[in-house]
Amino acid sequence: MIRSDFRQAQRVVVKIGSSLLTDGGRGLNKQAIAGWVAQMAALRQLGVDVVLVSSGSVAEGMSRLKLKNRPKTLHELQAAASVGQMGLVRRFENEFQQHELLAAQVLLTHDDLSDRQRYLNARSTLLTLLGFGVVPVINENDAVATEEIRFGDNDTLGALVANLVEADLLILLTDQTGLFDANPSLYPDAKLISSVSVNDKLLDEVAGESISGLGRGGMFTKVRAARLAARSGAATVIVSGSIEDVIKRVFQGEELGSYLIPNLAPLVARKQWLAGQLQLKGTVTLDDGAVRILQAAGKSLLAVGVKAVQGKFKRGDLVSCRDQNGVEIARGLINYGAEDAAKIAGRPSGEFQALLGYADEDELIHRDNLVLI
Ligand SMILES: Nc1ncnc2c1ncn2[C@@H]1O[C@H](COP(=O)(O)OP(=O)(O)O)[C@@H](O)[C@H]1O
Ligand SMILES: N[C@@H](CCC(=O)OP(=O)(O)O)C(=O)O
Repeated sequence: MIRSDFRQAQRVVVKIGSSLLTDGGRGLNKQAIAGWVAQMAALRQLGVDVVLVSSGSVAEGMSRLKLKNRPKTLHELQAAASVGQMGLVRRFENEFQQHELLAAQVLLTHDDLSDRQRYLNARSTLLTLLGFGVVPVINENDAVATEEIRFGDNDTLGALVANLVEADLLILLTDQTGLFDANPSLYPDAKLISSVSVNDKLLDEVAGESISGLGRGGMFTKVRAARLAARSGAATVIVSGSIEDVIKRVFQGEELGSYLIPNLAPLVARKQWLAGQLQLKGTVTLDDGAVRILQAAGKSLLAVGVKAVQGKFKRGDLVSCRDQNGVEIARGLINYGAEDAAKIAGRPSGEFQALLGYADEDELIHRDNLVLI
């Protein structure tokens, strides 16, 4: 993907870092926030889905609680984040309202994204919000996160969200022009890297830590995030949030900041990731019609084409799809647990409500979550 392809992006994740949002620790930078929201609203006008990952809860909490330094203990950090998150979402809600857009607060923990079932739930919620034209505003769920499950930083969260919603583009807004060949806060002669492959080893040498005391990860976590985002094929741009109209201009392909080029196209990347990652938890046997449709047309698997269900699996687990001779045709993440899948096997989705007492997705396995063997 070259920069001019960004214009074709259907879905963009914008991540705004603490150091930028809070204007060097002096509370939320309202004017800047209004500017970014206006640009995101302009993308929505073009029909682009926008997801915002915003840091700043701790920094805003510090300002509201009049704390001079970032708290050291986990419970103080969590308390500061809880106070600050209020200010953060209020600000975003007001700003999006100015553009007649609804925002939704989504707080996630690492657990939500590593547990398959919760991963699918988070994914469905976000996709539904996007379907309603709402802009999800995401942060880490700091109040319940503990040391082990905390995201070290929101760059990682941004990348995981980009994976989750299969974004084409992840824009990491920060306080530097982009990624430099050395930390520019320490080396004034450092040069901006305009574009580089995510796999380039050079990145491991240049990306240093944050020294601002507000943001945490520095460029190290941004590079790691770009690599993570590339696993689902997303392109990442690390760029200064202070440049005028930066989101719009990056989207239009202007050469701003640092473009970390993904090595695979989104669908290929996602399917490779799916194929490599998970343990098989069960099997569904398909009728001939379903086998044909999966193989020829790359469609989703519907319950109506399933003859039998084996194994103990939960919603979100990986199952094998076989033909009636036991030959594996595909693998995918199933939307219903084993018991419910057995109940709806062979039945059209219109009957799910009556059979199960609820109806989630129409598809048993969505085509995006399916890899042909
Ligand atoms: N090679 C580099 N190029 C640019 N900035 C770097 C580099 N290495 C380290 N940094 C540091 O990373 C900081 C940005 O990261 P961070 O403070 O975590 O911001 P954010 O809150 O936006 O996530 C910069 O201010 C800079 O001090
Ligand atoms: N979730 C917390 C911490 C996240 C954080 O500081 O991230 P970042 O600014 O991207 O390094 C917050 O909103 O303050």
